[in-house]
Amino acid sequence: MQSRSPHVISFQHEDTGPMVERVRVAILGASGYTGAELVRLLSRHPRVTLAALTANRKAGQALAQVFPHLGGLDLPVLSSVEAVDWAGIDFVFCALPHGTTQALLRDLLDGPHGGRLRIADLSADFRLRDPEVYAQWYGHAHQAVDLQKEAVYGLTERNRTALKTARLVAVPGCYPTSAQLPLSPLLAAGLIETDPLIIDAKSGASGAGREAREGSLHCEVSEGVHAYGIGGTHRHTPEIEQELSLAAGRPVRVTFTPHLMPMNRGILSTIYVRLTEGTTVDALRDHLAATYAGEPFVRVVSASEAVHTRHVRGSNHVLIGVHADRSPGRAILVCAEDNLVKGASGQAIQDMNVMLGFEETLGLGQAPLFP
Ligand SMILES: NC(=O)C1=CN([C@@H]2O[C@H](COP(=O)(O)OP(=O)(O)OC[C@H]3O[C@@H](n4cnc5c(N)ncnc54)[C@H](OP(=O)(O)O)[C@@H]3O)[C@@H](O)[C@H]2O)C=CC1
Ligand SMILES: CC(=O)N[C@@H](CCC(=O)OP(=O)(O)O)C(=O)O
Repeated sequence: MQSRSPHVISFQHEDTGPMVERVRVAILGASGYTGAELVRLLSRHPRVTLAALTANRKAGQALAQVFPHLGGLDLPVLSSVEAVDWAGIDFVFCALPHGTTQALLRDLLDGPHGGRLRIADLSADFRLRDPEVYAQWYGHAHQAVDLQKEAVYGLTERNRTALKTARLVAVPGCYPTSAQLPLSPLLAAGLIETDPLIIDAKSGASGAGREAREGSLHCEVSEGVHAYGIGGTHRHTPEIEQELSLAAGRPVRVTFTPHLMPMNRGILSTIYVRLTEGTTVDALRDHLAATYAGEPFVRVVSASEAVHTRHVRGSNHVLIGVHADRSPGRAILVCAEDNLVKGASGQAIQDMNVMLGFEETLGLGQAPLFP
């Protein structure tokens, strides 16, 4: 167990008694945006103890020094990954930059504690199932091909059964989550054509992480919008195509264009589809509503309700709207999520809850933050 930071205010979890067994969790990359979001959400999780938090350059600091908004929590001091006492850890959230994760998790799972640990990885390292496709998009050979094949893709609503027994879960990318939740059920049911599928997605700047980069500067992001990764060059394109092809049962190609928006959080994906012969827009909405009827986090709204990033901000909720186009045979789907919650840390916790047999909504009960 790591030492605890000074000047903390301890608090009692509200909804659990002292006899409830807790899993001891390590968050690798706790000084990043998704790591901080994991801490914020897990600090209210009744079945979790935050036993280790890691950082790279910020190792040795208290998390409150790095993120003052988390200053009221009793937390371990940030350590290096190498300093974690794995004997005291049951579950790992890995929120490290993609590329840095695969060798680290391979060595961890091959090591003395590997048989016991279960892992949710938020990076892109284990999402692509084919090592050749991975090498093509990420520019190097995968360093843990066996684990890449073993990893379960963690879009919770679609892969619950496999998640229950998974040792390693690849938490989906933020844009791919907002594309798949509306599209996968419609493709699986044959209600829309596999071509064209046009995904016009807009993200807040926190999607780029906390590391200082020229493109994340205030002057570069504020008061303007730009498209990037145009023409299928964004690395989320193969992830989206891989999963939509599985849903459709045949190869799917998408036109996916991300945009950087002058906002901190949120993704809005506007998706243009063509209906299959004999399908109506109402049938699309009815099918999505039926698919997600029992889901705690996905809500299909009526045509008159706005789908707005503000209505999901800070929560694990996803909103989906279904609209008719003025051209017959076409429809427009709109999907809003918080990129740091359902697009990353919230979905990772939802996956952990399923993996460990907990109530799926534990730690994720927050209503969205508005305005
Ligand atoms: N931001 C988002 O919306 C989403 C992010 N993701 C993915 O989640 C992962 C984390 O993203 P995010 O939180 O945004 O990233 P950040 O850049 O905000 O944080 C990265 C974290 O990793 C640590 N770190 C960096 N390099 C190393 C290293 N070589 N060894 C050990 N630790 C290191 C950093 O420590 P220090 O601060 O000390 O340098 C920091 O804690 C990434 O793979 C990202 O692609 C997934 C979905 C959405
Ligand atoms: C706004 C922004 O820069 N978004 C990131 C994607 C978010 C993310 O972190 O995705 P991964 O989990 O796949 O790394 C990007 O376009 O690369």
